[in-house]
Amino acid sequence: MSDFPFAAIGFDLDGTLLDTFRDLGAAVNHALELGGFDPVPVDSSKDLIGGGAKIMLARAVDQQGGMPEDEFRALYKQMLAYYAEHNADHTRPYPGVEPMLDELAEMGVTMAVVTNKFEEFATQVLTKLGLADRFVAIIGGNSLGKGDDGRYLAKPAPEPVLHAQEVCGSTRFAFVGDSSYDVKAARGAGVPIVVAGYGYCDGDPAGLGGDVVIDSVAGLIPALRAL
Ligand SMILES: O=C(O)COP(=O)(O)O
Ligand SMILES: [Mg+2]
Repeated sequence: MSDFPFAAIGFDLDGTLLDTFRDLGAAVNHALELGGFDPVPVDSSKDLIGGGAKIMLARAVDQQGGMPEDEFRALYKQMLAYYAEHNADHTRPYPGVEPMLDELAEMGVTMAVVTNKFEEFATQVLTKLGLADRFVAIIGGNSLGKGDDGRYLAKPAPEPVLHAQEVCGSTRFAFVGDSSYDVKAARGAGVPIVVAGYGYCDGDPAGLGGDVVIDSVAGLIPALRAL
């Protein structure tokens, strides 16, 4: 019997387990180019990640004056089509992710992914990287459908985190994520939240309101033990 304090862990994907910005940035730039906009410098695309692909493109388009809704929708479709073909060209797990997942698995910890990426993309990327089998569930931004307001039940809403906890079957559950969306979702679900300060944090990692900030993947298990 392991003395580890958690029986289940939920993970955000982009900026927490996987370094995805190059492929996401390329998809945004593909769409921007088709729409006649300037590309975003690839490094700055990190600042657009967190709310899912649609918000990412909307932020980039708005920075250049915006565009009518129907044209935006067409461009967004083009971005998704591009990303479907190129979602793991440059995407890789952060250093230390695989040993960390191994160690948790050896302790009998159940793991799930809760991302604002569409479920099919998250599953594809994790499958291509040989990591999909590690998780009992891969919950995407569209997995729970839309709420009464017509929006997807995605982070910062707590439902996907609560759903992950339910699938994992344990109340000894903690969440790990890199953005304010993750912190809000975890807080709403009433679960502890570790902030991956090495990811695409939308603000000072220490100011996001998590329980603890880690600056590398290697810091996660010790941080969880100390919670
Ligand atoms: O694709 C995004 O913008 C966010 O994805 P994440 O929830 O895995 O960070
Ligand atoms: Mg993230």
